[in-house]
Amino acid sequence: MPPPTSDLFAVQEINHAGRGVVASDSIHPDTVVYQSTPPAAHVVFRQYRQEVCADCFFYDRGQPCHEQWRAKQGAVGLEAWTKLHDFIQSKSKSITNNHSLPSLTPKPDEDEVRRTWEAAGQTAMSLRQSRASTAESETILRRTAANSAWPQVVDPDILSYLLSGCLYHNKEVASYMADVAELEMDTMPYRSTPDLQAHSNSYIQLTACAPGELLSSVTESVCQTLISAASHNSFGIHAGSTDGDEYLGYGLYPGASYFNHSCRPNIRKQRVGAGWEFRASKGITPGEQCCITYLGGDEEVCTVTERRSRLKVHWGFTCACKQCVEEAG
Ligand SMILES: C[S@@+](CC[C@H](N)C(=O)[O-])C[C@H]1O[C@@H](n2cnc3c(N)ncnc32)[C@H](O)[C@@H]1O
Repeated sequence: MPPPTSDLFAVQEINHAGRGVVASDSIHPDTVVYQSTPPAAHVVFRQYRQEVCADCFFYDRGQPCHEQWRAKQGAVGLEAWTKLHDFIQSKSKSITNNHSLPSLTPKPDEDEVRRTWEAAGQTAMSLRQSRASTAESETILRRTAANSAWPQVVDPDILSYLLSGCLYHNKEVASYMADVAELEMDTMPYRSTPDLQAHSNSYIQLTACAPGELLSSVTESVCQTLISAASHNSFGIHAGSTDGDEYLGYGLYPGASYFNHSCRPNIRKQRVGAGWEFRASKGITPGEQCCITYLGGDEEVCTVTERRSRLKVHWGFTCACKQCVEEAG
């Protein structure tokens, strides 16, 4: 799925904002402009997994879509999730919850990121070699766990996000290349040194516990792309249909990722099941950019300085929307 196209819009280059969605026709208020497919990669955080449907993300629904979910995973997917589950259970004393931890250390620099991934790549390579020489992955896991080089900290949420993306790559490599790999990447996506380590450790751990058939998709390149793409493109999965409700996880929706931010948005997004619906919140004229808000409604009460500062801190860009340009002068 390359950038989406429609009779209503085209994806085009926008001044100071990369690519964006531009109306090619008049769009009336409340028109559905775009409906996304389910995410290419996602995670429902571990503490919500019992209450949130893995297939449609409905909160408090238990497991009614379980059979649909199983059918979509296929044999390799089911084996991979079972192995990951067993691995996490066996490491229950080492579990951390990275997404809710405050960043107490500064962002790592390029050199630290490069060195950390190089070391992870070497560990993963020796794991692959051991796996090729013995079919007993349990033996390998025990042996590597006993080795001090084995990363002890386990982050189930990062592991789940990466595994879902590796499974997508394995099942639909052409789509992965056309959609996930084409997204805007954040080359420095790590909030802190522990965050960097949690991600590179997860890659090593997946290399150790994924089924053999999946190993061609559990690569450094696939994992790094999934991590870099999530930073600038993922959408929060909330308990209700909008951003205000409880934060349950996040997902990468490549087709939906071309909507830029505006502090005066003309599109509102709403989660419908596992996908998103984008509707015009006002009339849009041909040539006008279709934008959502990344500030969840706070753009209505914040000053231009506050808005720009929040977007810079959380998203890493200086807002170039019409409203900010007009207000900032
Ligand atoms: C979800 S992506 C949107 C699509 C992106 N423009 C692209 O080319 O793939 C978010 C990124 O778009 C850019 N962006 C979105 N809204 C913007 C704005 N109002 N001003 C400047 N850059 C913006 C930023 O680089 C941001 O990290």
